Amino acid sequence: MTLREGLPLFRQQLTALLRKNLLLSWRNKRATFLHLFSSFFFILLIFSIEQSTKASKLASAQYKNITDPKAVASLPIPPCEDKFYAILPCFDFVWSGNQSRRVTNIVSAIMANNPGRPIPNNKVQSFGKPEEVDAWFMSHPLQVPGALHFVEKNATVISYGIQTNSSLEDKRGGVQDPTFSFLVPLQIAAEREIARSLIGDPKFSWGFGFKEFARPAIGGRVDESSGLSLMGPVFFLAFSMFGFVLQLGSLVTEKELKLREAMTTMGVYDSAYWLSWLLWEGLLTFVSSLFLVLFGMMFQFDFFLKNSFVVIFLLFLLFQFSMIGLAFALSSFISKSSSATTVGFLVFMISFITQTVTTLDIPYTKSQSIARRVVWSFFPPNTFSKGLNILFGATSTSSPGNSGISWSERVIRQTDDVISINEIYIWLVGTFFFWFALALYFDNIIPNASGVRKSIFYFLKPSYWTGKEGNKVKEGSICSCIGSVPRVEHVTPEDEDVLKEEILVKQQAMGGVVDPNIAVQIHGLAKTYPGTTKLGCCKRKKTAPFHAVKGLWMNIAKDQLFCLLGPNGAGKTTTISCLTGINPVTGGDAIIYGNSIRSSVGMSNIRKMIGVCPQFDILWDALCGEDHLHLFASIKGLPPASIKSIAEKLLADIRLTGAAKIRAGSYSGGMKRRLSVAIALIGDPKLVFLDEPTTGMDPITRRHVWDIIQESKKGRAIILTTHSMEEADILGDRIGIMAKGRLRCMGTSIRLKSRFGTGFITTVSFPENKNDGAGTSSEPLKRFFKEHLKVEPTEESKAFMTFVIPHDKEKLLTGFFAELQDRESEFGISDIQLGLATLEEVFLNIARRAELESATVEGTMVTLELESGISVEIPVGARFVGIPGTENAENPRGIMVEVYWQQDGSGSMCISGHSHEMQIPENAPVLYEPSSQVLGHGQRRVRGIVIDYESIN
Ligand SMILES: Nc1ncnc2c1ncn2[C@@H]1O[C@H](COP(=O)(O)OP(=O)(O)OP(=O)(O)O)[C@@H](O)[C@H]1O
Repeated sequence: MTLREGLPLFRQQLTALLRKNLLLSWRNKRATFLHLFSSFFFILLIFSIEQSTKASKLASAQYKNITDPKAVASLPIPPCEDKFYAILPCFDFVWSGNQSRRVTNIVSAIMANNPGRPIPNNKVQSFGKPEEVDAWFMSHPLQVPGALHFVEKNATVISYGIQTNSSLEDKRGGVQDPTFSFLVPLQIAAEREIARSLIGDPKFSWGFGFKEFARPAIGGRVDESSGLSLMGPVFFLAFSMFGFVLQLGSLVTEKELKLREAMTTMGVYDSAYWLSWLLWEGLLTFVSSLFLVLFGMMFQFDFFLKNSFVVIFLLFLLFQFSMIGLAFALSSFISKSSSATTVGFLVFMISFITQTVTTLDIPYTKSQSIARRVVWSFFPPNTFSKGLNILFGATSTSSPGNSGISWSERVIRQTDDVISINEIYIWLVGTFFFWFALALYFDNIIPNASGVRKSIFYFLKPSYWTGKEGNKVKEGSICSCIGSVPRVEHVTPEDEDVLKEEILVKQQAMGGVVDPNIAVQIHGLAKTYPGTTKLGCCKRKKTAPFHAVKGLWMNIAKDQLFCLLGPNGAGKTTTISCLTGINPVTGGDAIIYGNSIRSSVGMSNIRKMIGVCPQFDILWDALCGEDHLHLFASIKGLPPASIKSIAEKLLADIRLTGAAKIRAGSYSGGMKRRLSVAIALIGDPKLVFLDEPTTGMDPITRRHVWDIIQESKKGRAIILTTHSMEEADILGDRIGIMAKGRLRCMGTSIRLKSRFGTGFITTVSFPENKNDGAGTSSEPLKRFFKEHLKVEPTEESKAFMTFVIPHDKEKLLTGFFAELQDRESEFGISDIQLGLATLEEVFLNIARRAELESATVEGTMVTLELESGISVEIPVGARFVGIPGTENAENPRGIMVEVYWQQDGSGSMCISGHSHEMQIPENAPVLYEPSSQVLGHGQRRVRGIVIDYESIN
C-alpha cells in the first residue's frame, strides 16, 4: 500500500488531528460548554449586581427628582451615632469657652432644650479654648460630628463659631450632608440659646423653616455601566481563564500520557500537531468571544452598545489568542495535567494583580518610561485591561460625549493616553507570536515524557533546518549537569551462538554486505542513561550513569518473529525505544531496512514502516476504538478511501467490532492491549514492535491475540518482548534472552532448551494403590538410575519421582529407557515420561547467571539457611555453594549444596530451596571465593564458595 507523503500527508494529518480535537471537545461537553457559554453567566451576574445597585440608588433622594421639596421646621442636634462613620463611644458635640459661666449656662440650655431629645451630660465634652478642641480632634478622630466655640465679648455680645467635617458621605445608597445634618442644627441651637441669654427670656423663640431647592436628580440618571466598568475586567479575565486552563490541560495530558510521543512515533509532523491545536482553539476562541459580545449587547450594556462591535470583538478575540500562545508556552514546563488548574489559577491571580495596577493607569502614563511599558505589555492581561479601560472610559457617563469608540477612532489615542486601541491590537498579536514561538522552542528544549530534548541552540545548527545530520537529541533537564558518559566495556559473549551472530554482523557491516533477507541489523547498540547532578537550593543530587543496553549485535530476518526475553530491567524496552527513535542511542547503530536510526532522515523513513505496541497502553480515554484506528491510520498516511475498511478489518481481527464505538476509557485492560496491537498493525508495517502485548489478557483472549500475531508474521519482521515463556515458545521463531543489558543467548526454542536447560526431565509415576510408599521399594529404581546415568531424584513422593538427566547422557537414553520399560513391573512403575527442560528453566538459568555475574562484582549477598542450621552468605545467583569448615578426611574439599532460585513478584532472584548436602568433587573448579569470612560486629558468619560444578558435570 502506498502511503501518502509531504503536503498531502500534512493535510491529512491536520484534518485527522482537528477531528480528534473536535471529538475530545464534543465528548468533554461540560468543559466545552463552559468555555463557549460561561460569558453568559458572567454577563448575567454583572447585570444582576448592577440592577440591584441601581435599585438601591434610585431609592435614595440623590437620584430622585425633587419637584416639591418639604420644609423642615425643627432640626434637633442628632445623636452622634447617627453619623455614617462614627467611632464609639462618641459625643453629640464638643464646645469651648467653659471659663465663662454665662457660656456654660448657654450650653446647658442647648442640651436641655434640644427638640425631642435632651442631650445627656456624657454626650458632650467641654474645653477652654478652640485650640484644645483641635488637639482633641487629632487624638479622637470621628468621635464627634461637630463643635461649638463661644466667646463672651461683653454683657451684650456673645460670639460663636461652628466646626464640622465638611465632606459629603455615602453609605449604602444614602448621602449624609454635614451642613444640614450637623451644622445647621448646631447653629440653630447656639443662636436660640444665645438670644435667650442676651434677652433674658428663657422662653424666647422664633419661627424657622428649612427647605431645599426643587431640583432634578443629582447626576441626571444612574450610570448604567458603572457595575460593568468596575467588575467587568476581572470577570472577563476569569472567563478567558476557562479556555486557558482547558487548553493547558489538553496539551499536558497528551504529553503526560505519552500520546504525543506515540503520534510522533507514528510519524506525525510537529507542524500539523501544533497547527491543529491552534486552529481548534482559535475556532473555540472566536465563537466564545462572539457570544460574549452578543450577550453583552443583549443585556443592553452601554459598553457593548456604544463601542463599535468589531472593536470590542477584536479586543476579546486577540486577547484570548495571545492567552493561547501563553498556554502553549507554559505547557512545556508542566508534566502533570492535574497541575494545569493550579497554574491557571496562578496566572489568574498574577493577572488580577497586574490588572488592578493597569486600571490605575500604571505604567500607561507619560510619566512612565517606554521600557517599563514595553515589559508590562508582554503579559497579555495587561494590554487587555488597558484596552478595556479605554473602551469603558469612552462610554462612561462622566466622560464628555460618552459615545464609545468607532472602528475609525481605534487608531486615535484618547486624551492623556499613551496607547490607542489599535496599538493594543498590535501588542496582542505580537505577544501571541512571541509566546507561540517560545512554546515551539520550549517544546524542543524541555525534556519530553521520555526525558529527551534538543540542545538549547538547536535552531542555530544548519543540520536542524536541512534535516540531514544526526537525530541529535539529549537527555536530562536543561538545569541538570550531565557528566561525561563512560563507555560500555566490550565483553566477548560467553555464548557461542551470540558470539557467532556478533562476528557475522560485524563482517557484514565491515564488508558493506546488505543481506536482502535482513530487516533489522543491530550494530553494537548501546544505551547509557546519563547520571545527572541536579543543583537544588540546599543540596546537590547526583545519580550515576546507568548502562541499560551494553552492546547488542544481531540480525533480525524478514518474515521472522524475534522474541526478546529477559527479567525486569534487562533492557528490552530500552532497546525498543532506541530502535523506534524514542530514546537516542549512546553507542552503535541499527539499520532498519537500510535506514540508520542515528540519522533524522533515516528515522523519518523508519517511522513510515514500523508499528509499535508500547508496554503501556497509550490511548485517549474519550476516544473510542474506531476513532483511534482512524486517527493513527491518517497520521501514518494511509489513503483516506481505505481507512474505514482497514479499521473495520482490524477491529474484527481483534474482536472489538462490538466495542468499536465505546470509549477506550471504559475498556478492560485486555481490550486496551488488543487495541494497542491493532494500532501497531495499521498500514501493513514492515517491522512491528510488540512490547509485552498480551499483559493483562485472559487465556482465551491471549490465544486469540497469538493467532493474530502468528498471521501477521507473513511478510514482516516482528520484535516481541514478553514475560510469558509459553508465548515465546509458541510465537518466537528465534528467541534472545537479555539480562543486565547484554544478550546472553539466542536461537530457536529447542536450541535454547537443549543448550541451557539442565537436560532431560524424566518423571516416573507409581500406581495409586502402592501402599508401601516411596521408601524402601523405590530404592532399586533409584539405584538403577544412579548406576546407569549417575543421577539422583530431584523430587520424590509416593506418587512420582523426578530425575534430571544431563545432555551428555543423551546417547545412553535409548538403551536405558528400553530396559526401564522392560522392568516396569519389577520397579512397580505405572508410567514413564521424558521431556526436554522448559524454556522457563532456561530463562531462570540465564537470569541467575547474569545475577551471579554482577553479584560477584558488586558483592551483593543473600543468606542461605541450611537445613543443618548453618547460615551461609552467598552471592545472588550462585548455584553450587561449598560450605567452608566442612572439610574432613572423608570430604577433603568439604561439602556443597545446590541452591534453587526463582523470581519473586518484582522479578528479583530469590532462593526457593536447596538440595541435600553432597561432596565437593576433587576436580570441581572454584568460580568465586569471598575475600573474608568475618562479617560485621565481630560476628562470625560463613561465606559460601561458589563451585563451578556444571563445567565438570
Ligand atoms: N530514563 C531512565 N533513566 C535511567 N534509567 C532508566 C531509564 N529508563 C530505564 N532505566 C533503567 O534501565 C534498565 C532497563 O530498563 P528497561 O525498561 O529497558 O527494562 P525491561 O527489560 O524492559 O524491563 P521490564 O521487563 O520491567 O519492562 C532498568 O534498570 C531501568 O531502571
